Amino acid sequence: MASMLYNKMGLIPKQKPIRVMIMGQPGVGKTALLVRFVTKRFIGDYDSNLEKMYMYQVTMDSETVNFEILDTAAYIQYKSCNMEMNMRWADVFILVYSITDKCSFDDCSRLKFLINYNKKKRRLSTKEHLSDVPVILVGNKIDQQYDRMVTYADGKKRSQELGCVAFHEISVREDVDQAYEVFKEAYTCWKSMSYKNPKLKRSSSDNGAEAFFNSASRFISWPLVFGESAGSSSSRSEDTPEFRARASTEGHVQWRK
Ligand SMILES: Nc1nc2c(ncn2[C@@H]2O[C@H](COP(=O)(O)OP(=O)(O)OP(=O)(O)O)[C@@H](O)[C@H]2O)c(=O)[nH]1
Repeated sequence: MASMLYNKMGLIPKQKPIRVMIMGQPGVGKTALLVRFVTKRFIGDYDSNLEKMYMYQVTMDSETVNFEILDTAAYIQYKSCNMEMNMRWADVFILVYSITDKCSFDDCSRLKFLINYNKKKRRLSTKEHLSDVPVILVGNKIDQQYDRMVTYADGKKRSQELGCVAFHEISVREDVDQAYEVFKEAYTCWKSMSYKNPKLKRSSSDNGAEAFFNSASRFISWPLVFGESAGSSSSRSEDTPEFRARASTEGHVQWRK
């Protein structure tokens, strides 16, 4: 009843966004994954020197979900002093490696360690457990079977060893649904985490991270807002004309200046 009234007045309460951070070595397909999710398109090449922040609204399980997705530029991951802030900002992490690149696979262990380390302060203050940090391990490029260096079994085993909440093998190039499922999983984890701990609030240190993130992002990235009208997943790209103007299957994505 209250929501109907809100709707009539045009005052729809804003859903709390789910904040997702995508990490992984250069060239594993981080940008390709999120662009696939947002636009359904596979775009060949991207500017890898940009750290990009996306806001995207989508319907999942008949619910409106607001994603805020940070696509970390690999070179910034290793140099940036704000990496710690970015990690504290995120609710869910997607760790990507390429099944054709053993180094990128091994590096996921280091990244998982960093995530745990940076979340530790918050966990100590809120008495949450590290196992509550949802990290999804994703092996990309399974269309390149002949160049495979990491088996499915190895990926699955590593995911369990690292305490990841889920493991996916995907081809961003070949399968749009697989890309979608990764983000759906992120949403499911985030939702069950919120149910388990309904009082889960961002700690003051995380609010600090947010403030820092927002101010820093003005210099390193620009938010792009895309939306999806309620409906089937097949309409996703049709409802994002602004992005479509920027993205093509041949060209680069252009970023707002
Ligand atoms: N064969 C194949 N190539 C892919 C796939 N996903 C991405 N690529 C290619 O891999 C290359 C790197 O993709 P990006 O999305 O730029 O990778 P990234 O991890 O964002 O790289 P950085 O921005 O340097 O960190 C591009 O040439 C993509 O076209 C896939 O599923 N299969």
